[in-house]
Amino acid sequence: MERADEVSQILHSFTAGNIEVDECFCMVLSIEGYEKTRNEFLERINIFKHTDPNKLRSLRRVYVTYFQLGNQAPYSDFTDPVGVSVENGFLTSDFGYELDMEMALSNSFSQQNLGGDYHQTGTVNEHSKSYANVVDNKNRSGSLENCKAISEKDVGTFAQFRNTHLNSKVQHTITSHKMHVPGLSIETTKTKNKRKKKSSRCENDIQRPLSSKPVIYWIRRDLRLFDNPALNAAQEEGAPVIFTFLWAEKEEDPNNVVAMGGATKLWLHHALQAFNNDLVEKYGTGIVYRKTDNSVKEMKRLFAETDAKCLVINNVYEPFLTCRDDKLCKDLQDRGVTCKRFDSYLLHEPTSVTTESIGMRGIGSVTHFMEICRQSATKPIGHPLDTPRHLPKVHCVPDHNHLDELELAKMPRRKDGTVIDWAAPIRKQWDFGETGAWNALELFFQEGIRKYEKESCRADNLNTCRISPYLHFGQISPRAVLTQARGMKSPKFMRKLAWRDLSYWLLSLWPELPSQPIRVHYRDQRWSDNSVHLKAWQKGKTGFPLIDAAMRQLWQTGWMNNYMRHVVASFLISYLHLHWVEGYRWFQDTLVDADVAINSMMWQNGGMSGLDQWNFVMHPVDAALTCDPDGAFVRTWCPELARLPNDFIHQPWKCPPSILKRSLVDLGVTYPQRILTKLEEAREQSLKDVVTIRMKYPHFVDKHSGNDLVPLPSGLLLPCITRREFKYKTSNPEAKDNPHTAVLRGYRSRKRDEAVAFANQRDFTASTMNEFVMRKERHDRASQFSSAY
Ligand SMILES: Cc1cc2nc3c(=O)[nH]c(=O)nc-3n(C[C@H](O)[C@H](O)[C@H](O)COP(=O)(O)OP(=O)(O)OC[C@H]3O[C@@H](n4cnc5c(N)ncnc54)[C@H](O)[C@@H]3O)c2cc1C
Repeated sequence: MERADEVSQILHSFTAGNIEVDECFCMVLSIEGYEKTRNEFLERINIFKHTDPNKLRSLRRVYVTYFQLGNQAPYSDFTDPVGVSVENGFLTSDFGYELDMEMALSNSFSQQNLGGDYHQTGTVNEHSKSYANVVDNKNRSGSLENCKAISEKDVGTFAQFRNTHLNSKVQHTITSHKMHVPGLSIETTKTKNKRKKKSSRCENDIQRPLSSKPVIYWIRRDLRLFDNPALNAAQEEGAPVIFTFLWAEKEEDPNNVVAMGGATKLWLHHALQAFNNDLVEKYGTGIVYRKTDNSVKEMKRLFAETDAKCLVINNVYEPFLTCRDDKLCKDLQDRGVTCKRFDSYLLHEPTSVTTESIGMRGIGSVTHFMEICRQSATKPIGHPLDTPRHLPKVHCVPDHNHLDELELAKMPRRKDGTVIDWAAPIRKQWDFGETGAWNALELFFQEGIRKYEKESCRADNLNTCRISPYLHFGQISPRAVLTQARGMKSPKFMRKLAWRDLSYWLLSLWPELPSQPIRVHYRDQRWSDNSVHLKAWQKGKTGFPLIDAAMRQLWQTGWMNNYMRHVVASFLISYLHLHWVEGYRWFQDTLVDADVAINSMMWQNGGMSGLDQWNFVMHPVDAALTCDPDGAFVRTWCPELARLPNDFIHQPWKCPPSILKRSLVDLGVTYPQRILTKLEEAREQSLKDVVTIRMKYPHFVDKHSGNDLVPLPSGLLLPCITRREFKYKTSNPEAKDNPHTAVLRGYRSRKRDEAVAFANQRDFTASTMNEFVMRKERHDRASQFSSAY
């Protein structure tokens, strides 16, 4: 069928009432693409001008919202910048999560940036400087013109990184770089970076100290040379630099939220080691490690010992760490020390994003966050900074601990004294240094990104970039990633960086995010305390192969992909009814990228008490159709099931005894029996539990829209996106006539899968079509139901 015909047919379906307005728009967008839809859609829908002005208006609304035209819309009489679905003035999303993702495209960094800089976060306090300031200052003094010139070539970031970071190495050769993922092995093409001709000494380089009083660079989560504003600021001081790392374990975790679990500590140990090596190689000095109970005191002591005149740091954003840093800087300033703080961990520093602009439209997910960012007029993020070529050495290195004395990677011992080296498989998997981050990103841009938009969910293939631990420890800056990603045409990937910012924004508003529900009334939600279930989930022994494979991968490698994190989280919360905090704590301990802000945001969302309630089903068997259709992932991590045929690999309990025997599987002996059999019942129960809470606290439910009301720290109650299932019949959502419960029941069919596969081939907007297919099914089934009765 011709495209034009397809579009006419879709519009026809819309007029006939078969599809809803947002579906209609998304399908047209999917067929016509961004530009064509933008240019021609309004003209096309003019056919409704006389026949159905209401339909015309609703289509215009979606169009305006999608392209964010506001009052500049071609039809200036339309001044109502409403969301896709408007319920009593609150932006809600029929498509929920996926639509949010899709809608976010219209606000995406790439789109915003077509004509200029990315928005930059504001400053934390008077001592803070933005990236932009740093670049400006450097340009003013003329010291980094050269670097800036390079930086402005957006796509040159890889080269820029290599040239500056690796310039002391004879040759950087990635010969068949391998990602060691058991069951997966991806080889890149050979890339060579020949050493740049050794340049004559750059006039901007500062080799000799201008001042003898040292500057202290306090290293925290910024273990990188490239695009490191604090490091560049240290260079500007023209003084010897003392690289310092303080380890105050209790301080990292005052609220007992497992801020640093075993896996992240292990990562930190190796990342510090790698960073230390880089510093020694580049500047001839390594890190001064100190173990302490109180970093404010320790830092003041170090200043007294060394007579240093200046502190440079890149900010971290956990509220309790920010308070600590504020205190330290104030104390030091009172003693005449200069403190320079930089924002480089996020693209939007939390305090630069105001809550004022939320208004009464409500809050929800990343779409709203990006909108709020735009309205907060944050500053451009500027361009990545090159690595300083030279930094003056200190004559006398202060006392310090050895890295091992920090005991970050200390392994437990058995009674007989032998070491339990649980970290061995993790060490095998990862290159913990800054170069590892760039290699992972490069590999992703060569191989994975092509599949990212449509197949990032695959557990049996590595289609995501696996840079989360590097981003967490600041071994690569989000700005550098974004700069590099610009040319890659993957808005979905770039949006992910906005999710990161969102999580820190939430944490700054709700410091108790890791333990207390944002929707406060959900505090009374009923949870199970079945410790046997919890153990089975943690150890990958639930009897559900997909869940077990993912949990074992997590244990052995410290990582699992985003889709699988959703699957195992749904299982813990919605089927086992275990508290989301249990999941959060386990992830904090076992993930190498464990991040208090991101992890708690995601678990809260899964637990229904977060801002962005999950509105999809992650069925422990059905999900495999999407992420592990042939069972390769399960076979890798549950080798005891490897011989099962594809039909039974995800549900061995359905396997006939003879085949089980032939496959050497003895359920309950070689592989556990399922810990739960009545999945539907369990799922419905978890739904009821939410409804019970909403009924118990009606004053936290908006009467008009049915949305939950969330108290902001300011005391204001704001509506918050709430699943349609909960809103449909607040008192009885599991009612048979609730058209939305089909989603909750995880209904799947071959026809549907074919439809989704077809949709997936179209383009990235397929995710919304996926939702359309689901909705159509629900609609069909509702019609069948009503005709049957
Ligand atoms: C229950 C649950 C817990 C999670 N806990 C963490 C965590 O502790 N630390 C963590 O970094 N990510 C967490 N995530 C988000 C996501 O799963 C990981 O960031 C991602 O799997 C990392 O792999 P990647 O680098 O290949 O990601 P890609 O898909 O390639 O994304 C690139 C980067 O974007 C960021 N990102 C991606 N998804 C998200 C997200 N949903 N929220 C915020 N940032 C995101 C990450 O920094 C990631 O490295 C969690 C997700 C879920 C469902």
